[in-house]
Amino acid sequence: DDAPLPTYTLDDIAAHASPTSCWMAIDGEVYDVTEHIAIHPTQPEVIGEWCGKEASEAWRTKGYGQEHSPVAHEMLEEIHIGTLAQ
Ligand code: HEM
Repeated sequence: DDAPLPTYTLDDIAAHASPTSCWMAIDGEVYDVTEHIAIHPTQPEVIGEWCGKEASEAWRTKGYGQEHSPVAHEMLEEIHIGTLAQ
């Protein structure tokens, strides 16, 4: 739907810094990654350490300089919950 998504601050995101409620800011948008941790193809810590944080660079590089695939970008769109406050 076209309803505008809510705006969140970095403090709001920091309140979701655990694997049971994991939000991330990526490129000015906010994502609820909680459900994704269990299906992410790494040890949970690789993604879990970014819960509650600004994770643009981690997302862009996977931690070793390689971009996520187009499929991964589609998955990210599905968990888009808001926009980062300026
Ligand atoms: C922000 C922190 C993240 C880090 C550091 C990270 C890192 C990684 C690493 C190391 C791999 C395995 C190696 C590889 O395939 O190249 C991987 C694969 C993958 N990740 Fe992440 N990831 C993160 C977040 C996410 C999120 C939020 C999603 C989806 C919503 C996601 C989706 C995937 C998918 C689908 C793969 C399989 C390979 C691909 O499609 O690129 N990741 N990620």
